[in-house]
Amino acid sequence: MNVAKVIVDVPASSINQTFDYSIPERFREMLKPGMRVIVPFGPRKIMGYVVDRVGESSFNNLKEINDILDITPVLTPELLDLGKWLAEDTLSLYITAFQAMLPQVLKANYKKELERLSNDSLSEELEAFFADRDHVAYDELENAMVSFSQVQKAIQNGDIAVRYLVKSRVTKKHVAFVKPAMEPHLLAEALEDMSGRARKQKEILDYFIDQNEEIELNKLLKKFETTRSTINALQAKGFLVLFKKEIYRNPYNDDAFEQTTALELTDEQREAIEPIKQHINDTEHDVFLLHGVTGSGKTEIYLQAIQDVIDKGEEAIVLVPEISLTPQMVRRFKGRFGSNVAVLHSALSYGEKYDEWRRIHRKEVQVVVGARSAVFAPFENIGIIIIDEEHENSYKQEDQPRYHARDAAIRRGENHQCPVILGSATPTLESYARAQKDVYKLAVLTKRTNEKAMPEVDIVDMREELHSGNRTMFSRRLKENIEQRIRRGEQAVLLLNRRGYSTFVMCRDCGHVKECPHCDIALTYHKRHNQLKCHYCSYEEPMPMYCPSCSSDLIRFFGTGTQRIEEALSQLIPEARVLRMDVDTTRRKGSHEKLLNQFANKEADILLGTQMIAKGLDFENVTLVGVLTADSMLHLPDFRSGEKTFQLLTQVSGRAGRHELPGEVIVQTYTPEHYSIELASRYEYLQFYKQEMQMRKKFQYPPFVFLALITVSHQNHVTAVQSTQEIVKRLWTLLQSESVILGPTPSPIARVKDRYRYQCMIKYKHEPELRTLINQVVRQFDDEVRKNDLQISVDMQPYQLM
Ligand SMILES: Nc1ncnc2c1ncn2[C@@H]1O[C@H](COP(=O)(O)OP(=O)(O)OP(=O)(O)O)[C@@H](O)[C@H]1O
Ligand SMILES: [Zn+2]
Ligand SMILES: [Zn+2]
Repeated sequence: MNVAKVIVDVPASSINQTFDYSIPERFREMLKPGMRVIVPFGPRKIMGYVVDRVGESSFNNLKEINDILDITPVLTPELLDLGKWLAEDTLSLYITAFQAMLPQVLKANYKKELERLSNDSLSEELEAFFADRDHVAYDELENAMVSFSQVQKAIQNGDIAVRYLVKSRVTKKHVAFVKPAMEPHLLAEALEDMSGRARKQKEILDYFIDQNEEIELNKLLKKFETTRSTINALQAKGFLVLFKKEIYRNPYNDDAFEQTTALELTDEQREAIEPIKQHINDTEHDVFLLHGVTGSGKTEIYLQAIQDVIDKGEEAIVLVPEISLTPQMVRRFKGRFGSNVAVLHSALSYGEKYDEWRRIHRKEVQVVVGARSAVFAPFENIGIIIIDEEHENSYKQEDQPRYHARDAAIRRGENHQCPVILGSATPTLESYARAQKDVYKLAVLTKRTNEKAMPEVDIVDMREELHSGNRTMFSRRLKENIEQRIRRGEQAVLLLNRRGYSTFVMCRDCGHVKECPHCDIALTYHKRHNQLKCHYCSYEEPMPMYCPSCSSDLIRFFGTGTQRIEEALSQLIPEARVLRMDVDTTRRKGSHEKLLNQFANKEADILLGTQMIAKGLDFENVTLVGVLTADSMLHLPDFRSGEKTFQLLTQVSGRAGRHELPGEVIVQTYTPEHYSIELASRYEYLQFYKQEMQMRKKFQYPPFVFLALITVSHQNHVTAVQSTQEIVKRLWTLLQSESVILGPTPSPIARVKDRYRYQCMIKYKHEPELRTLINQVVRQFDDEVRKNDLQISVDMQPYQLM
């Protein structure tokens, strides 16, 4: 078994296969599938994953593996298998699938160097560039006077070469410690022999005679107000040893969480959890859809099911949307399971994430709570996988590999024969339809645990407000209610639904809208720097004084940002203390938590924010929820916009009146008659499901059909259109007659970063060979992709239709 099959780190479809390498003698014993290795590949050295060991290869003259990067495999056999499946299912490259399963720091990063091979004199520019050095970092080329063609020519002549240096980014944190080098009684003897002048040294020896154990160097220095040279002297005499110890960066202080115990379940909860416990006990797989209204105690069900899994000696994965991975959520899991929980989310530094991942890898924890990619936690005895708020779009990854965490979770649930729980107050139509067909088991919680009614929802028609002369963003009803809450010392949450609603700049004279010169999208106004920014390519320019089209000075920004609302609010209700929570105020680590704490401590009357406040928040004193613009995303070119509106309104309404005080919700809208808004205001999920299903059936959208989206982009408009046309033409000849191919059409955002984007959408019911066929068609463009910078992306489960 001296041949390794390796997936190399070259993200190109022509390289998407294993390569054989021979395993040199010195690695034969330790090398296992799932380890990262360094291998020669063409002229360079790159990182790769060993996926298998075999006896022989059908190729001669195999190259040898250069190095091994891991002592234990980073990918378990199950994850290797999952990665292969994931890549094939999503039409992604194997390498990107494996990379997606691991923390960032394990991805090797490459440095390039130019190496001088020849002593013959080079061109003047190159001589100046090398300046008597043999190696020069490739990056230096950028600022050098050498042209790339010169470099290329020198490479062709064999005068210089490009070298790839592989450097793994692993950064373990090491801290210096000190410990005694001998038994206390020997130290005591040494102490007696020591000269009286070495006072500090004597004190320290005295300390170690008492405390015969290691201590962090810094703590020791502080304790004795001394410097490192004292310790060095003691080490030189052989009394003490200095050593380095690896420590974990724990982003959470586990002692700070108040411990909780299991609550007595309500009848509904007991009925819902029973079959789940049964499956855990029997080591049996099934998918459960837990449909429970907000505040019905879904989380308590998760916690008690996980307790069973822990008692059985197995492990649990809990996925929550990034946006709701709030300190409150973490507290609930750490509160129950303490340091047995690892947390993975994007606000952690790379180092912290790596440390949490290693606690999982070493089986030091049994529970992981994390965002999407936590579904790949390297556990080997999984007893349950939970996806909270299963309807959230953030479970779908929007770049390669374009996977949905739900699919990966179910696949792992099958592998480990354990239950998978999908929880939501507003399940996706796809999941609910599966539960109706008994593909998933349905568990229902209809009541809040405190038996309190859901808060009353009031719909305010903003057109009427306008007609009666109110031009502000706040209806009279909302304003009165806010004022009343402030008087009573209660609190309010205000949601600005920002999706599809940005602050664009328009000329009031001629209607000209400022767009990004590289992307077909309106620029967004940022007040702080008085700049216009593109949210797709980061292009920026100052806010113009005059319209670039007609020179009018009536150029103004439109739309509504949280900043503007905050200003308007303080004019309207000057006594209100407002906390604003959006991407701008929560970018810094810990700021999210700080804002929530301030609100919990009643340092503000109003929490104003975007979607991120709609999830998971639970404040006793919140009795009013206001939705400023309920319909702003109803008109997006997306067949799910009605569903998303329903979900958001239901979620945000669930924030009010969760405790003793009754709650109220005010929803402002320009389309009060829309069924998504109307049914959400009455909490009629089932009715909404039925009505929306009719629409989907009529227009043939999921769950009645499956979709696949192919997007093609190129700098040249004609190339983009023609390539898409070509793809569509070939697909028509290959697919079944009931399948439909829509397009080519320009993507909803037709140009991004100076590339024109075209797309085609496949709607199908049954295409068992679809992935192979699409692959076949796309591969015919490999040459164009490589030489001509054509880009083709395939999404087998599109959510973002932009
Ligand atoms: N059996 C129970 N007895 C008493 N209180 C309970 C019980 N189960 C849950 N609770 C409490 O009820 C409240 C709501 O529960 P929880 O947050 O778990 O609901 P949820 O369905 O997850 O809500 P959401 O979907 O809104 O996040 C919490 O304060 C929780 O501690
Ligand atoms: Zn103008
Ligand atoms: Zn742009």
